[in-house]
Amino acid sequence: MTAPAPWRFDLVLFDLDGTLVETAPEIRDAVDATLQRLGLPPVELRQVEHWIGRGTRELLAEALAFATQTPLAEIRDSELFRRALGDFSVDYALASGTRSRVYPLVRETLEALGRHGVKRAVLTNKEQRFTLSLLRQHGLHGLIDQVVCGDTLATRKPDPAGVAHCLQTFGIPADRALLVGDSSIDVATARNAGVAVWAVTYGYNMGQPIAAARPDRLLADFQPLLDALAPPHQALPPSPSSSILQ
Ligand SMILES: O=C(O)COP(=O)(O)O
Ligand SMILES: [Mg+2]
Repeated sequence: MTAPAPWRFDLVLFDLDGTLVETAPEIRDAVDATLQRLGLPPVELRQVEHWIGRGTRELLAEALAFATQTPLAEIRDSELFRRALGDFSVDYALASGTRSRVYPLVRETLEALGRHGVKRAVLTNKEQRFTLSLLRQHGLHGLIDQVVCGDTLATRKPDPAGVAHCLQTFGIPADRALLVGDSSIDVATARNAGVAVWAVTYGYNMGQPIAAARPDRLLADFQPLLDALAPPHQALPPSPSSSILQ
């Protein structure tokens, strides 16, 4: 077995939906509640999974376009969309934290990064009010050093401004930062910002295999992150022959 490459990152930026937290079930509940108020038919979980990644405003526009069979551009300008946005902010606030779950090893990895002095950021296209409540609902907010949301800056992913913002906050050069995400938007963001990118294969990528986006590394889960941070041979307790008692 080849030894893991030495850890070389001082900052890890994590995407949120589909990377840290499985959110599609409760987003679907919120979308369906809003559609129902408007007398429109519900959508399927798989459709919602394909719409995640560009922020919930865009997701809602997609859902309305689908439910009314109207072109997306027309929906964005419509009174129906304005009404739906108001309803959705209530429905998503109610659904937040009810049926989402933190993926395996996420909490352990955030804790381990913190112990090693590595800065942890969340870089998501989800709007701030929904992001902060989701992080709090799952007790993750204390494990994150900076949160940059879809409406924090003038632009969102794949624009590199969010990455640049975090690099600047911590005074860390781009070659010491890693972005971990689940979508081609995350890969494009990292490429635009000149940082390394690892991608999880379990998340949402608009229905496409993430390998096609060619991240630097594919992760089935966070174990390789933990291993790279503290290679297994370093994590073993001292053997009797190296014990300080001898
Ligand atoms: O689409 C969203 O709301 C957020 O998606 P992201 O956390 O994967 O950027
Ligand atoms: Mg994502």
